Amino acid sequence: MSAVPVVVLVGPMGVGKSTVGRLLAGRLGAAFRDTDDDIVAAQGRTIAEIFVDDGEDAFRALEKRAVAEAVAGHAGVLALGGGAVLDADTRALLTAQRVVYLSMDVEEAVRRTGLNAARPLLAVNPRQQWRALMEARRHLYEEVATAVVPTDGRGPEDVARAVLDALELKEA
Ligand SMILES: Nc1ncnc2c1ncn2[C@@H]1O[C@H](COP(=O)(O)OP(=O)(O)O)[C@@H](O)[C@H]1O
Ligand SMILES: O=C(O)C1=C[C@@H](OP(=O)(O)O)[C@@H](O)[C@H](O)C1
Ligand SMILES: [Mg+2]
Repeated sequence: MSAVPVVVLVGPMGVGKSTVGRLLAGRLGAAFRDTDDDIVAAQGRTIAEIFVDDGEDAFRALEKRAVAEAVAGHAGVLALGGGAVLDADTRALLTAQRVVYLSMDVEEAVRRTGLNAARPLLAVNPRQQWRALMEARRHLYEEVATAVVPTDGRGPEDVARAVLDALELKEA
């Protein structure tokens, strides 16, 4: 049986897609799914291990499949990895979905991801890397978004509430 997500969360690394997604699902009485978790479970390896062992392109191919499966089969809240929108087919899939772009500025990004080795793309010089990633991706997040929710200076509970408000969704 097919189902579509109640909401799909996109946005840069560390903006809170996974954290807020879990909270949102709790508030909606819906299931939560995260495509990074799906990839890790299927591969039996961490994201960082996949990047190191096989390279980014291999990770993106796994991610593309994981997103397509989740968008087609998950009825709850879905968090994507920050780079999922790089793929044009994925963006096309998202046009039919309710998508929220969680945004933040660079200082907030560095505070949240800092020296977190779990995100290989920000392991070295995180401020500069984050700026470069956003130059390449900001327009892609904006392209797929039904709504944009800024997260600067807001805790995860506040952000979850703002997402519900932006989509005019009611708590369970
Ligand atoms: N609104 C927020 N305010 C402060 N810290 C946050 C917020 N949302 C998430 N975090 C923290 O930032 C880090 C990254 O969150 P995560 O949910 O993994 O982001 P993403 O899935 O977008 O990469 C975690 O340490 C998390 O606890
Ligand atoms: O932005 C990216 O390219 C990535 C974001 C990560 O997910 P989060 O956005 O959940 O951190 C993860 O998929 C991988 O490290 C690559
Ligand atoms: Mg995440």
